[in-house]
Amino acid sequence: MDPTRAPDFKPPSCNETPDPPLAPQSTIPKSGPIMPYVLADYNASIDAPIHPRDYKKHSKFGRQVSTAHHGSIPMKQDELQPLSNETSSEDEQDVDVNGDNDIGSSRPRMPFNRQMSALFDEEESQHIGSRIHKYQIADLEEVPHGVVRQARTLEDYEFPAHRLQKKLRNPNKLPLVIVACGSFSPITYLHLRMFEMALDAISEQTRFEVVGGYYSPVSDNYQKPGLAPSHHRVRMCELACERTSSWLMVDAWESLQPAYTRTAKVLDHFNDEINVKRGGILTATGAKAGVKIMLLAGGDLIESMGEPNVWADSDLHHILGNYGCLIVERTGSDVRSFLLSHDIMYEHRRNVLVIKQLIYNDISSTKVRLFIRRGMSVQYLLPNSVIRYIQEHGLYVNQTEPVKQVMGNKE
Ligand SMILES: Nc1ncnc2c1ncn2[C@@H]1O[C@H](COP(=O)(O)OP(=O)(O)OP(=O)(O)O)[C@@H](O)[C@H]1O
Ligand SMILES: O=C(O)c1ccc[n+]([C@@H]2O[C@H](COP(=O)([O-])O)[C@@H](O)[C@H]2O)c1
Repeated sequence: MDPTRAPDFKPPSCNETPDPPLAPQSTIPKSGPIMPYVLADYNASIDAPIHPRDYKKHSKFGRQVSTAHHGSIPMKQDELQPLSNETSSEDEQDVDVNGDNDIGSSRPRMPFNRQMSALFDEEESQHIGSRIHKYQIADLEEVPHGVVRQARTLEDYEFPAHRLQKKLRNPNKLPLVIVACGSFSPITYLHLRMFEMALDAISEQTRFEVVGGYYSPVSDNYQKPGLAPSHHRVRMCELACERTSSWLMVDAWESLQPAYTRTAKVLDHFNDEINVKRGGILTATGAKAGVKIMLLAGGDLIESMGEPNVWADSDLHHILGNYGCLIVERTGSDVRSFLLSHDIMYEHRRNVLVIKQLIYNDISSTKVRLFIRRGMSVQYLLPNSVIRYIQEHGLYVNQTEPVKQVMGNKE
């Protein structure tokens, strides 16, 4: 169920530094807390949006007013990082046929395969097959564009940055990358919704601009029932991202590690790739800014931080203090009370943003696996491309899982 089951697992001790050691704090950009959430901590100068007039005073980015939406993710070809990975067809690069970049507009941007857009003239691209409007996200599942593939070995590994925003759009905001760690066995619409909920919460409530989002599926060394081989889980995440989203990516680095990797080290890896190797992202002035990296997790994962001998205290300080956490509430779980009662969480509470699910979604991978074993439909619980992949590879069909695991309610 968790790393404590690994044969070489040693419970974290308060006096010992876990191995491998964490990245030095000096390599992690100090972008401040996600928000002063507790009323008593409220300090307008920390959270208040900076007026463009005063911007120069507050930032090294200089003064430039952007008209872009605060939470927008770029889809214009020239704003995307070059494809660094192997792709599954000759011409895979998505183009923005809409020609706008505003994720918050009523017309979501639609990345299409260049090949496909060449097939449609301007009029045709308004209505594909006169049934699906070009702005409908559902199109992505139907368009036979390629899917960016992650390497299957560490030697061939390259950090995926093809959808990582190259430049900060709003000079009044600070750049933020969201990372979700988990099994994703298989990825479901809930896992996809988590990012959209986070995007909305960050855009509405904070001074950050989301410049990228990543899934980091855990490696096969994570001893959890129902875990499909990591290359399949990575591939399913890739299909889900490329076919249903215009901004999400999958990073295989964690899944390719020869041993279980603690989440604090996974966040260090993202910091290393984005801030140390790439120097952050460009701002309006042409200077680079450090990107805040935050862990996106459900209430159950956060509550596991309160269980003895699972997470090392030093890792929790590192994750919550140097990075930060976005917590999606689960049905019935009281994340705020947990935050209040957990000493380390409380200490770093200003770096933790609790995201309320306004439309409850409780799709569970465990139950999806059970349905597959029983030959039941999983349609509309996960993307069609993922369902097809599971069928093609016969995943989960012949598995057994302890009854307790399947019936277990995380709430
Ligand atoms: N119902 C939910 N509400 C909020 N977050 C969730 C929910 N289900 C899973 N998550 C979060 O999604 C991330 C990935 O979790 P995971 O892959 O374990 O999904 P799962 O559906 O819970 O899987 P499993 O059933 O195999 O335990 C974790 O951060 C987890 O907390
Ligand atoms: O870093 C740790 O000490 C640690 C302890 C327990 C769990 N985690 C991570 O939390 C995630 C749990 O995922 P899941 O699918 O079991 O909900 C997974 O990515 C684990 O690596 C991490």
